[in-house]
Amino acid sequence: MLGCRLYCRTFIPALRPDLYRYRIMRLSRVSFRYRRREPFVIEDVDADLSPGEVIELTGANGAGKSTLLRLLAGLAKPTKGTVSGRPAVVGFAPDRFPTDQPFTVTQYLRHMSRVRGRARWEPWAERLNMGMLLDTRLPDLSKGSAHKVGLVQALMAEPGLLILDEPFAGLDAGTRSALPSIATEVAAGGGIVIASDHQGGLRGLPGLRHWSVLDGQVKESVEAPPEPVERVQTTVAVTVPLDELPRFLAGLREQGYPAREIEEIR
Ligand SMILES: Nc1ncnc2c1ncn2[C@@H]1O[C@H](COP(=O)(O)OP(=O)(O)OP(=O)(O)O)[C@@H](O)[C@H]1O
Repeated sequence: MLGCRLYCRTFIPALRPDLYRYRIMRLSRVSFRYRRREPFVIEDVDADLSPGEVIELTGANGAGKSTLLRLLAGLAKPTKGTVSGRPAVVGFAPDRFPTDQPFTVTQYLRHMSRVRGRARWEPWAERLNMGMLLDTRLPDLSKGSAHKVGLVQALMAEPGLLILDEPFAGLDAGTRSALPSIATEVAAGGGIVIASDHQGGLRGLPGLRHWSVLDGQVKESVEAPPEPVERVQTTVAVTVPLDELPRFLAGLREQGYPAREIEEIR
Protein backbone atom coordinates (compact mmCIF):
# COMPACT_ATOMS: atom_id res chain seq x y z
CA MET A 1 0.00 0.00 0.00
CA LEU A 2 2.78 2.36 1.01
CA GLY A 3 4.64 1.41 -2.20
CA CYS A 4 1.58 2.26 -4.28
CA ARG A 5 1.16 5.60 -2.55
CA LEU A 6 4.80 6.45 -3.09
CA TYR A 7 4.59 5.38 -6.73
CA CYS A 8 1.46 7.40 -7.36
CA ARG A 9 2.75 10.50 -5.64
CA THR A 10 6.18 10.37 -7.21
CA PHE A 11 5.64 9.17 -10.74
CA ILE A 12 2.15 10.12 -11.88
CA PRO A 13 2.60 13.86 -11.32
CA ALA A 14 6.00 13.70 -13.02
CA LEU A 15 4.71 11.84 -16.08
CA ARG A 16 1.26 13.39 -16.48
CA PRO A 17 1.02 16.62 -14.51
CA ASP A 18 -2.04 17.51 -16.60
CA LEU A 19 -3.93 14.42 -15.39
CA TYR A 20 -2.78 14.75 -11.81
CA ARG A 21 -4.04 18.34 -11.56
CA TYR A 22 -7.34 17.64 -13.27
CA ARG A 23 -9.56 16.80 -10.38
CA ILE A 24 -13.17 17.83 -10.15
CA MET A 25 -14.29 19.42 -6.91
CA ARG A 26 -17.73 18.21 -5.94
CA LEU A 27 -20.42 19.26 -3.49
CA SER A 28 -22.72 16.34 -2.72
CA ARG A 29 -26.01 17.11 -0.98
CA VAL A 30 -24.39 19.85 1.06
CA SER A 31 -26.54 21.54 3.70
CA PHE A 32 -25.46 24.08 6.27
CA ARG A 33 -27.01 25.96 9.16
CA TYR A 34 -25.30 28.10 11.75
CA ARG A 35 -27.14 26.72 14.75
CA ARG A 36 -29.26 23.74 15.63
CA ARG A 37 -32.98 24.22 15.12
CA GLU A 38 -32.32 27.23 12.83
CA PRO A 39 -33.30 26.95 9.17
CA PHE A 40 -30.67 25.77 6.70
CA VAL A 41 -28.89 28.60 4.88
CA ILE A 42 -27.65 26.16 2.21
CA GLU A 43 -29.77 23.10 1.56
CA ASP A 44 -29.06 19.92 -0.35
CA VAL A 45 -26.70 21.46 -2.89
CA ASP A 46 -25.05 19.32 -5.59
CA ALA A 47 -22.45 21.03 -7.75
CA ASP A 48 -19.24 20.33 -9.67
CA LEU A 49 -16.34 22.72 -10.19
CA SER A 50 -13.66 21.81 -12.71
CA PRO A 51 -10.10 23.08 -13.06
CA GLY A 52 -9.92 25.97 -15.49
CA GLU A 53 -13.38 27.31 -14.71
CA VAL A 54 -14.37 30.78 -13.56
CA ILE A 55 -17.72 30.96 -11.76
CA GLU A 56 -19.71 34.06 -10.91
CA LEU A 57 -21.92 33.70 -7.85
CA THR A 58 -24.89 36.03 -7.42
CA GLY A 59 -27.88 36.22 -5.09
CA ALA A 60 -29.78 38.69 -2.94
CA ASN A 61 -28.29 40.06 0.27
CA GLY A 62 -28.31 37.34 2.88
CA ALA A 63 -29.05 34.59 0.33
CA GLY A 64 -26.03 32.57 1.50
CA LYS A 65 -23.24 33.44 -0.97
CA SER A 66 -20.55 34.02 1.67
CA THR A 67 -21.68 30.90 3.49
CA LEU A 68 -21.34 28.84 0.32
CA LEU A 69 -17.88 30.30 -0.34
CA ARG A 70 -16.78 29.43 3.20
CA LEU A 71 -18.01 25.87 2.68
CA LEU A 72 -16.03 25.66 -0.57
CA ALA A 73 -12.94 27.06 1.15
CA GLY A 74 -13.21 24.54 3.98
CA LEU A 75 -13.64 27.35 6.54
CA ALA A 76 -17.09 25.98 7.42
CA LYS A 77 -18.00 22.30 7.63
CA PRO A 78 -21.23 21.10 6.01
CA THR A 79 -23.93 20.25 8.54
CA LYS A 80 -24.88 17.47 6.10
CA GLY A 81 -23.31 16.23 2.88
CA THR A 82 -19.72 16.32 1.64
CA VAL A 83 -17.26 18.46 -0.26
CA SER A 84 -14.66 16.39 -2.12
CA GLY A 85 -11.75 17.10 -4.45
CA ARG A 86 -10.85 20.46 -2.91
CA PRO A 87 -7.46 21.52 -4.35
CA ALA A 88 -4.60 21.44 -1.87
CA VAL A 89 -3.94 25.18 -2.07
CA VAL A 90 -6.92 27.44 -1.47
CA GLY A 91 -6.71 31.22 -1.75
CA PHE A 92 -9.57 33.01 -0.01
CA ALA A 93 -10.10 36.77 -0.19
CA PRO A 94 -12.90 37.64 2.26
CA ASP A 95 -15.38 40.45 1.65
CA ARG A 96 -14.01 42.26 4.70
CA PHE A 97 -10.30 41.81 5.21
CA PRO A 98 -9.61 41.78 8.99
CA THR A 99 -7.50 44.89 9.57
CA ASP A 100 -7.43 44.71 13.37
CA GLN A 101 -3.90 43.34 13.34
CA PRO A 102 -0.81 45.25 14.54
CA PHE A 103 1.26 44.92 11.35
CA THR A 104 2.20 47.00 8.35
CA VAL A 105 1.20 45.66 4.95
CA THR A 106 4.75 44.41 4.30
CA GLN A 107 5.03 42.72 7.69
CA TYR A 108 1.71 40.98 7.16
CA LEU A 109 2.48 39.83 3.61
CA ARG A 110 5.96 38.61 4.61
CA HIS A 111 4.39 36.62 7.40
CA MET A 112 1.80 35.12 5.04
CA SER A 113 4.57 34.31 2.58
CA ARG A 114 6.39 32.31 5.26
CA VAL A 115 3.14 30.50 6.15
CA ARG A 116 2.68 29.77 2.43
CA GLY A 117 6.16 28.24 1.97
CA ARG A 118 7.94 31.47 0.93
CA ALA A 119 5.38 32.30 -1.73
CA ARG A 120 6.24 35.38 -3.80
CA TRP A 121 3.93 38.24 -2.88
CA GLU A 122 5.96 41.12 -4.32
CA PRO A 123 4.88 40.69 -7.99
CA TRP A 124 1.23 40.71 -6.93
CA ALA A 125 1.70 43.81 -4.77
CA GLU A 126 3.33 45.51 -7.74
CA ARG A 127 0.60 44.41 -10.12
CA LEU A 128 -2.09 45.74 -7.80
CA ASN A 129 -0.19 49.00 -7.51
CA MET A 130 0.38 48.76 -3.75
CA GLY A 131 3.80 50.44 -3.55
CA MET A 132 2.49 53.40 -1.56
CA LEU A 133 0.70 51.14 0.92
CA LEU A 134 3.52 48.83 1.98
CA ASP A 135 4.52 50.75 5.13
CA THR A 136 0.94 51.49 6.16
CA ARG A 137 -0.42 49.74 9.25
CA LEU A 138 -3.36 47.44 8.50
CA PRO A 139 -5.80 49.34 10.80
CA ASP A 140 -5.06 52.55 8.85
CA LEU A 141 -6.00 51.13 5.43
CA SER A 142 -9.11 52.18 3.54
CA LYS A 143 -11.60 49.42 2.71
CA GLY A 144 -10.37 49.16 -0.89
CA SER A 145 -6.70 49.04 0.13
CA ALA A 146 -7.39 46.41 2.77
CA HIS A 147 -9.19 44.44 0.09
CA LYS A 148 -6.05 44.48 -2.04
CA VAL A 149 -4.03 43.01 0.84
CA GLY A 150 -6.65 40.26 1.04
CA LEU A 151 -6.29 39.65 -2.68
CA VAL A 152 -2.49 39.42 -2.54
CA GLN A 153 -2.53 36.93 0.34
CA ALA A 154 -5.07 34.84 -1.59
CA LEU A 155 -3.10 34.93 -4.86
CA MET A 156 0.48 34.52 -3.65
CA ALA A 157 0.54 30.74 -3.25
CA GLU A 158 -0.78 29.95 -6.75
CA PRO A 159 -4.10 28.59 -5.50
CA GLY A 160 -5.78 25.61 -7.14
CA LEU A 161 -9.00 27.13 -5.82
CA LEU A 162 -9.29 30.91 -5.70
CA ILE A 163 -12.31 32.22 -3.81
CA LEU A 164 -13.15 35.91 -3.98
CA ASP A 165 -15.98 37.29 -1.85
CA GLU A 166 -17.22 40.53 -3.45
CA PRO A 167 -13.78 41.26 -4.92
CA PHE A 168 -14.83 44.45 -6.73
CA ALA A 169 -16.32 46.21 -3.69
CA GLY A 170 -14.43 49.40 -2.89
CA LEU A 171 -11.60 48.76 -5.36
CA ASP A 172 -9.96 51.51 -7.42
CA ALA A 173 -10.54 51.47 -11.17
CA GLY A 174 -7.05 50.09 -11.97
CA THR A 175 -7.43 47.05 -9.74
CA ARG A 176 -11.01 46.48 -10.91
CA SER A 177 -9.85 46.27 -14.48
CA ALA A 178 -6.95 43.93 -13.57
CA LEU A 179 -9.14 41.37 -11.80
CA PRO A 180 -10.76 39.68 -14.82
CA SER A 181 -7.35 38.96 -16.38
CA ILE A 182 -6.02 37.71 -13.04
CA ALA A 183 -9.00 35.33 -12.78
CA THR A 184 -8.38 34.18 -16.36
CA GLU A 185 -4.70 33.52 -15.64
CA VAL A 186 -5.43 31.48 -12.51
CA ALA A 187 -7.97 29.43 -14.48
CA ALA A 188 -5.58 29.01 -17.42
CA GLY A 189 -3.04 27.57 -14.96
CA GLY A 190 -5.57 24.87 -13.98
CA GLY A 191 -7.11 26.65 -11.01
CA ILE A 192 -10.82 27.01 -10.19
CA VAL A 193 -11.97 30.58 -9.59
CA ILE A 194 -15.26 31.44 -7.92
CA ALA A 195 -16.29 34.99 -7.08
CA SER A 196 -19.45 36.35 -5.49
CA ASP A 197 -20.12 39.54 -7.33
CA HIS A 198 -22.97 42.03 -7.15
CA GLN A 199 -21.35 44.21 -9.75
CA GLY A 200 -20.96 41.94 -12.76
CA GLY A 201 -17.21 42.64 -12.86
CA LEU A 202 -16.35 39.30 -14.50
CA ARG A 203 -19.10 39.48 -17.13
CA GLY A 204 -17.66 39.07 -20.58
CA LEU A 205 -15.09 36.44 -19.63
CA PRO A 206 -15.40 33.58 -22.14
CA GLY A 207 -16.91 30.44 -20.61
CA LEU A 208 -17.92 32.22 -17.38
CA ARG A 209 -20.34 30.03 -15.38
CA HIS A 210 -23.25 31.74 -13.63
CA TRP A 211 -24.42 30.40 -10.28
CA SER A 212 -27.02 32.06 -8.12
CA VAL A 213 -28.13 31.25 -4.59
CA LEU A 214 -31.87 31.33 -4.01
CA ASP A 215 -33.79 29.76 -1.13
CA GLY A 216 -30.71 27.81 -0.06
CA GLN A 217 -30.31 26.25 -3.51
CA VAL A 218 -27.62 26.89 -6.11
CA LYS A 219 -29.06 27.38 -9.59
CA GLU A 220 -26.91 27.48 -12.69
CA SER A 221 -27.95 29.51 -15.71
CA VAL A 222 -26.48 29.69 -19.19
CA GLU A 223 -27.18 33.40 -19.52
CA ALA A 224 -25.92 35.92 -16.99
CA PRO A 225 -28.80 36.87 -14.67
CA PRO A 226 -29.97 40.49 -14.99
CA GLU A 227 -27.81 42.92 -13.06
CA PRO A 228 -29.41 43.35 -9.64
CA VAL A 229 -30.85 46.76 -8.81
CA GLU A 230 -28.78 48.15 -5.94
CA ARG A 231 -30.93 49.29 -3.00
CA VAL A 232 -29.51 51.24 -0.12
CA GLN A 233 -29.35 48.95 2.90
CA THR A 234 -29.23 49.80 6.58
CA THR A 235 -28.60 47.75 9.72
CA VAL A 236 -30.79 48.16 12.80
CA ALA A 237 -30.21 46.96 16.36
CA VAL A 238 -33.10 45.34 18.25
CA THR A 239 -32.88 43.87 21.76
CA VAL A 240 -35.10 40.81 22.47
CA PRO A 241 -35.30 38.29 25.34
CA LEU A 242 -32.94 35.41 24.61
CA ASP A 243 -35.66 32.75 24.68
CA GLU A 244 -37.62 34.62 22.00
CA LEU A 245 -34.62 34.99 19.70
CA PRO A 246 -35.08 31.89 17.47
CA ARG A 247 -38.74 32.80 16.76
CA PHE A 248 -37.86 36.45 16.21
CA LEU A 249 -35.02 35.68 13.77
CA ALA A 250 -37.09 33.05 11.95
CA GLY A 251 -39.91 35.60 11.48
CA LEU A 252 -37.54 38.18 9.96
CA ARG A 253 -35.94 35.59 7.68
CA GLU A 254 -39.35 34.42 6.50
CA GLN A 255 -39.93 37.97 5.34
CA GLY A 256 -36.64 37.86 3.43
CA TYR A 257 -34.46 39.92 5.79
CA PRO A 258 -30.96 38.60 6.56
CA ALA A 259 -30.93 38.53 10.39
CA ARG A 260 -28.48 37.22 12.92
CA GLU A 261 -27.56 37.48 16.59
CA ILE A 262 -24.76 39.95 17.32
CA GLU A 263 -24.22 39.75 21.09
CA GLU A 264 -25.72 38.40 24.28
CA ILE A 265 -26.31 41.09 26.95
CA ARG A 266 -26.07 39.89 30.56
N1 LIG B 1 -21.98 33.74 11.74
C1 LIG B 1 -23.30 33.66 11.51
N2 LIG B 1 -24.13 33.20 12.46
C2 LIG B 1 -25.46 33.08 12.23
N3 LIG B 1 -26.06 33.40 11.06
C3 LIG B 1 -25.28 33.87 10.08
C4 LIG B 1 -23.87 34.03 10.25
N4 LIG B 1 -23.35 34.50 9.09
C5 LIG B 1 -24.39 34.64 8.24
N5 LIG B 1 -25.54 34.26 8.83
C6 LIG B 1 -26.88 34.27 8.22
O1 LIG B 1 -26.86 33.35 7.12
C7 LIG B 1 -27.60 33.90 6.03
C8 LIG B 1 -26.70 33.97 4.81
O2 LIG B 1 -25.67 34.90 5.07
P1 LIG B 1 -24.48 35.14 4.03
O3 LIG B 1 -23.56 36.16 4.63
O4 LIG B 1 -23.92 33.85 3.61
O5 LIG B 1 -25.29 35.78 2.79
P2 LIG B 1 -24.75 36.60 1.55
O6 LIG B 1 -25.54 36.15 0.39
O7 LIG B 1 -23.27 36.51 1.46
O8 LIG B 1 -25.17 38.08 1.95
P3 LIG B 1 -24.51 39.49 1.56
O9 LIG B 1 -24.67 39.64 0.08
O10 LIG B 1 -25.35 40.47 2.33
O11 LIG B 1 -23.08 39.45 2.01
C9 LIG B 1 -28.14 35.26 6.50
O12 LIG B 1 -29.45 35.08 6.98
C10 LIG B 1 -27.22 35.63 7.63
O13 LIG B 1 -27.89 36.45 8.56
